[in-house]
Amino acid sequence: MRLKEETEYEEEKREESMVAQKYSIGGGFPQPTKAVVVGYALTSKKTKSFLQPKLEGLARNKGITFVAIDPNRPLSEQGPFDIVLHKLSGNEWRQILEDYRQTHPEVTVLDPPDAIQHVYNRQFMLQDVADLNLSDAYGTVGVPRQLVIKKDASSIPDAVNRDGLKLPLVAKPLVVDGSAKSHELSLAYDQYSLQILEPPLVVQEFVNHGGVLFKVYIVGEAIKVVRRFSLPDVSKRELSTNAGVFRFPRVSCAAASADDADLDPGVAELPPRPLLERLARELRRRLGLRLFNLDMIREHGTRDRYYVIDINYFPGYGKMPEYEHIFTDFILGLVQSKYKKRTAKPVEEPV
Ligand SMILES: O=P(O)(O)O[C@@H]1[C@@H](OP(=O)(O)O)[C@H](OP(=O)(O)O)[C@H](O)[C@H](OP(=O)(O)O)[C@H]1OP(=O)(O)O
Ligand SMILES: Nc1ncnc2c1ncn2[C@@H]1O[C@H](COP(=O)(O)OP(=O)(O)O)[C@@H](O)[C@H]1O
Ligand SMILES: [Mg+2]
Ligand SMILES: [Mg+2]
Repeated sequence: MRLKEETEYEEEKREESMVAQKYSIGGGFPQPTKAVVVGYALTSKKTKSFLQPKLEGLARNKGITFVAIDPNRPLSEQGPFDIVLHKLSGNEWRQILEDYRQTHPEVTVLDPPDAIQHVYNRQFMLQDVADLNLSDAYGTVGVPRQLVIKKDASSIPDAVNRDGLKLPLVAKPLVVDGSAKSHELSLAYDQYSLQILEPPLVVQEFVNHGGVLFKVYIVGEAIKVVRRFSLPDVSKRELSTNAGVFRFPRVSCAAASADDADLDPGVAELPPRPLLERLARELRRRLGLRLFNLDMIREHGTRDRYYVIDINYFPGYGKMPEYEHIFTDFILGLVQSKYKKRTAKPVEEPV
């Protein structure tokens, strides 16, 4: 509220300085004087890969502490938390989080359980990318054509013929549930061999991309992109001389970084930054998520035709360069914007 004799500019400056006192704004991001408490509910594998000493150390210096959440105890009895980070499976846990969000609106729960659930199903995962239909001077971003097979595997050949899907095809389990099985991929040179697979699954056109994919990590407004080795191209000759289905367990996780590899420049070139920024901004909004990554490929032989083939919630950030700086800045940014909202001037209702 403006004090007597104070101009709007002076009022703004005074409010900024109040925020600065609480968070002692120095260079870069504000340093909280009061500790920011981040509760985390993660698997032990995730805790190990995410909560590395370099993250905890930097966080401590910036006034952020990470506290483990016990999912078997009432959430309200733990904390208090400023932020809750989570990636645990199960309907029961989802309900606990939803209830907690209702009763503790002051806590930022990253991210909303319903929004996460949406990307755990490959039928819906890429829908927002398709709807976005992104096309500008920097390129186009689409998704490979796919069909969903819920029950009967014997219906696959007819469904593939009816929809005119082009060979080769990849089949992926419909639901991503964190299990190794949900990452088992099958590459088929003909539609008939897919009948040996167990639905529910999606059958997707395989897009040649020079054997390299781009992992686009998103943390709030920050974006980092790295190269990873991927499945090699399938040539026309290979397609005509081969038949059958090849299974690949956990292709993407097993894949090594391709950042230092000696690659054909046309394959190695990263997607243009403005295109990634627009894509990330739109998807953040449409998906309602702040922590995710995209697997993106560029059709081999083109300069600007991109496809998103996978979206992962709270991926392996430990593999993202400088993640400790990006993540701690993100947390401080969240706290600061929450504080600013709380101290924002109430809008006067017209009489
Ligand atoms: O295990 P990591 O650290 O490689 O992370 C996995 C991700 O790898 P990425 O960061 O994209 O290389 C991985 O990404 P991909 O699906 O392999 O592209 C998944 O996000 C996986 O989670 P979930 O098994 O689907 O629940 C992630 O597994 P969790 O760590 O969440 O169990
Ligand atoms: N449509 C596709 N075209 C080309 N390669 C693909 C396609 N879909 C998946 N792949 C390859 O298979 C890997 C695993 O598929 P992905 O959809 O990312 O599943 P996961 O969730 O298990 O990582 C990708 O990283 C990529 O190497
Ligand atoms: Mg993937
Ligand atoms: Mg995935």
